[in-house]
Amino acid sequence: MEVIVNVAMSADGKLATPEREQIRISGPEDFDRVDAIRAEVDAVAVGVGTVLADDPSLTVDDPDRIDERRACGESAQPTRVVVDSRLRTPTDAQVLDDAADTVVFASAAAPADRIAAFEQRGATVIVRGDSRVDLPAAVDALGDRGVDAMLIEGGGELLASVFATGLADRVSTFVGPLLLGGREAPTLADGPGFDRPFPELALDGIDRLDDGVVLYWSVLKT
Ligand SMILES: NC(=O)C1=CN([C@@H]2O[C@H](COP(=O)(O)OP(=O)(O)OC[C@H]3O[C@@H](n4cnc5c(N)ncnc54)[C@H](O)[C@@H]3O)[C@@H](O)[C@H]2O)C=CC1
Ligand SMILES: Nc1nc(O)c(N)c(N[C@@H]2O[C@H](COP(=O)(O)O)[C@@H](O)[C@H]2O)n1
Repeated sequence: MEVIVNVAMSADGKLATPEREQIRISGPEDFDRVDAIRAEVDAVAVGVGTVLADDPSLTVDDPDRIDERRACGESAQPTRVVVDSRLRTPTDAQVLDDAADTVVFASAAAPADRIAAFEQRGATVIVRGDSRVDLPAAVDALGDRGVDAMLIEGGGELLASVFATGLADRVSTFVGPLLLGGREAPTLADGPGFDRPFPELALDGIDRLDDGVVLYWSVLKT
């Protein structure tokens, strides 16, 4: 399984405000770049914190890219994936609409009535892990469902676990022309901090886009 991470961050490395307010960091060129990555992968994932803060759609927007997926015999949209230990995703969230298939990973701590409510909305709920979602097991479960490549878009707590478990292969970071500030603001890797050795990256390329830059990284496997 290839795991790609993408985020937009301010020049001081923040993904949003300390209050989790979504701020436009990039612009149309970068949104189009991300739409192209979504169109290339089999699944697009976020943590429940991102669903609660942003209510993202996680779909491909460009009709030509959707047609191209269909022409290749793929589903029109990649599968949407939410990592949500206790199933806190609101049942009217966009990720549970009928625009694409959705898989929600929960832990054994998720209430049974929430599982039923999600399944009623058409989502597939898969339990992996005791109190928190076991990410390597979740990625294996996606592989069993035919997912060969996935994009993980955030937020900071989920991505910290993705890096800590060595799941990420490639990272792209758009760095935009503003400062968001705040020690409680989410970053590319929040959580408790990493055990040594720290995850290491190799810089593969740089592009100027909108009013910022995109940095392309590979994650070194030790
Ligand atoms: N600028 C950007 O590109 C993006 C920004 N964001 C921002 O990130 C913020 C949300 O980030 P966070 O609050 O950190 O939430 P998050 O989206 O990282 O979700 C974290 C939650 O996932 C669940 N989870 C279950 N198993 C887990 C595991 N093994 N490891 C980690 N989490 C696990 C937990 O309930 C945890 O609270 C929002 O403000 C959003 O706007 C999110 C995506 C992209
Ligand atoms: N805050 C912010 N600024 C940008 O410039 C971004 N590109 C993002 N990206 C994240 O992508 C999600 C949007 O998803 P949909 O287009 O609704 O599918 C959302 O979670 C943003 O946090 N964010």
